[in-house]
Amino acid sequence: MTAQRIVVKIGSSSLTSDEGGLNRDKIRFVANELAALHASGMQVLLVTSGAIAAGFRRIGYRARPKLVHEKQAAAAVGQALLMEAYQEAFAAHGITVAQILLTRPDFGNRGRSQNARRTIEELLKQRVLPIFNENDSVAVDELKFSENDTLSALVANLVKAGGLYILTDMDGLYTADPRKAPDAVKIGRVDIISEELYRIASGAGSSVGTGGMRSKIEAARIAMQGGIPTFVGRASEPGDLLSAVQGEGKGTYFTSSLQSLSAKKHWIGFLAVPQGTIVVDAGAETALLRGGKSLLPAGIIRAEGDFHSGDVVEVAGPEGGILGRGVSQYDAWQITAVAGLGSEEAMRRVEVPRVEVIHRDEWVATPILKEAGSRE
Ligand SMILES: Nc1ncnc2c1ncn2[C@@H]1O[C@H](COP(=O)(O)OP(=O)(O)O)[C@@H](O)[C@H]1O
Ligand SMILES: N[C@@H](CCC(=O)OP(=O)(O)O)C(=O)O
Repeated sequence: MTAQRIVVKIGSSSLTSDEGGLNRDKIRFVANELAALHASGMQVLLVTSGAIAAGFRRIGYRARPKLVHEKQAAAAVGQALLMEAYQEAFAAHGITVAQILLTRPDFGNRGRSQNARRTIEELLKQRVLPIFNENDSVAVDELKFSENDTLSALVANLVKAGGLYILTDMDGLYTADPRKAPDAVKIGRVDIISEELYRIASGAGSSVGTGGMRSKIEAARIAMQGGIPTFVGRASEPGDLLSAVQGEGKGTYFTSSLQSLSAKKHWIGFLAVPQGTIVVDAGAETALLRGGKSLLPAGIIRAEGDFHSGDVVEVAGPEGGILGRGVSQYDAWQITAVAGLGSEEAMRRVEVPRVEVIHRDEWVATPILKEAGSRE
């Protein structure tokens, strides 16, 4: 999966030690790997973790802090240390780097995300290498990514990258966490993100990592649905990242399943922050996922949250699984008033421009499917 524009994500576990503090050799290694691709003419964007892990010792905490304000303070110190280390490591290759700190709502706001995209395009035009992290010191807890896997998938979608490379301390996804199950088998390729995949992937393996394989699968899912193939694996020897880009990496390849979505559907499906949830019955679930239909009041069980007409909402099935996202044409209270009713009756009860609660042109399905991926 050789592409001209790629996003590489590197996790805390690959940059720092369990005791905290940056490992400069590891930073130099990452810079060398990325510089080689940059020199070949590729556009390389880096999403890096490590601010909290880099900062907590310097600030005086003995272990990675758990309280929000302590994490935010550690990140404020660590982010500066992180960028200083990258700046030095990339300068050795004559590469200028830029820092871009984002929060989840930045992706949901069309103006802000378009602005960020324009800035990124200009940096790439000038051959600057953009380095992203979550803006940990200001991010509101409930909206935080916490791990950077999801952030990397959203950045990849934002810039329409040709590939996403999530580098970690494990050489791919296994049938179980190899730290706990030594006879686990590596999965070389995944075509469909299944419920089973989520089951075999557990949380972080080290005390500095946060998301574990679960958040990497979620990131791969977001990227795949944006049409972006994703690699999850390890780069520990010189040339490993190049091998990964050439399709021969030490890791798991997630193929892309979707054709490129329109800009509007892309925003609905991956960038907008949902303002609530509409829970639908089994009939509506089938109509949305397999029938290519719009969502009508008859199939709705209830609305959750205080959203308004024009907001993006998640749609959940009767058992709670998220089916996708769409733009609601109704306020939440209007849905409450018409849930389960036939279309004519619904139109009598509330004043809405058209009966569809979510029109199929403003709907993006993102279900977790039941089929399993292929094994190596
Ligand atoms: N099924 C699995 N296959 C491989 N690794 C797994 C699996 N389940 C959990 N893990 C754990 O996920 C860890 C990587 O995630 P994490 O610690 O969050 O790293 P990072 O800081 O790179 O994001 C591995 O060290 C491993 O212990
Ligand atoms: N934004 C945070 C990321 C937290 C984190 O550990 O993420 P990850 O290593 O991707 O699981 C930081 O820089 O510390």
